[in-house]
Amino acid sequence: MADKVLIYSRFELLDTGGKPPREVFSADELSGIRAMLTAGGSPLGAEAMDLFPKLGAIVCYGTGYDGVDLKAAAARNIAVGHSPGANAASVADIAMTLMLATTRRILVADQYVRSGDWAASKQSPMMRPQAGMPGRRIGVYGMGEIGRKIAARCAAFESEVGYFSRTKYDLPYQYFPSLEALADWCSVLMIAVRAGGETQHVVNADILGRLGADGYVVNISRGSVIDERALVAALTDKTIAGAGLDVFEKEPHAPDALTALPNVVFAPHIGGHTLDSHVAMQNCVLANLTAFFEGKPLPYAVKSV
Ligand SMILES: O=CC(=O)O
Repeated sequence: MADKVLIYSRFELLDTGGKPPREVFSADELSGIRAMLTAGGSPLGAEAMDLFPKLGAIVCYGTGYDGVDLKAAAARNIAVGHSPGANAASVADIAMTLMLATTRRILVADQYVRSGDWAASKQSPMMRPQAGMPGRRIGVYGMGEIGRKIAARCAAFESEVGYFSRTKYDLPYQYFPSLEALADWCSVLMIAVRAGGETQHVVNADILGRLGADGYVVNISRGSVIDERALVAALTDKTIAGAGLDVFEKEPHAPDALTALPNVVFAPHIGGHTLDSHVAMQNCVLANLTAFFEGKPLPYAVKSV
């Protein structure tokens, strides 16, 4: 991968290959490490940080940093960096892909063509006409860079767009003061909120129930935002019509009860997986690492640290 080549050429890179560092490196090697490159969703707590006595920077590949214990990092004066906005367009595109694929039942439709059983599609309850995009009420939960790009894309599809986020912005979309109010109003809920303790399981049975029997939920944020059990129940008993999911509570795994359902479209956390967003994320990583080793503040530091 180009990122590894670039990083190897500029820095001495020790790769854990996804294993716990203690299993791969000697105490001597661990004690020499000054910066760590990680995926923001991977758990990185105080205990893990303490394996690296000289650690001065944690650089997340991607926009998320929910796995990093920011308080523990701050307590040790470890800078935390990420790639803000670098993959926003590609994540927003996956949100749209999942929404369209889910609401138009495209995977089910695809099977009718492949099997040659075209006529049967006319009888299938799964293939009954669905609401189209013009005039559809799309609720965006979270108005960061990804939320804004989703909203703009939905507006271009002639949908009505509403949003809920902690802050009300000067935007041409209807603002709702709570997630409950947004869920009562919309028929498709697009989850684009930053994950963390505050948002754990906020999309629960109550919120799903508010979307109604023609409602859909699309999640491109983190699996932790939805209560996955409540989602399985809502999809099974048809409290909602369907879901599009790029993220799961326990990646890399999606529960069997979820994958057995025909009214869900899945992706294996590939929201940011386009060439352009990889290049943009790599540039942020390299800029952060370069600045750190030059003794400068990280240009893409996580703001709340
Ligand atoms: O999951 C992807 C990211 O955090 O950017």
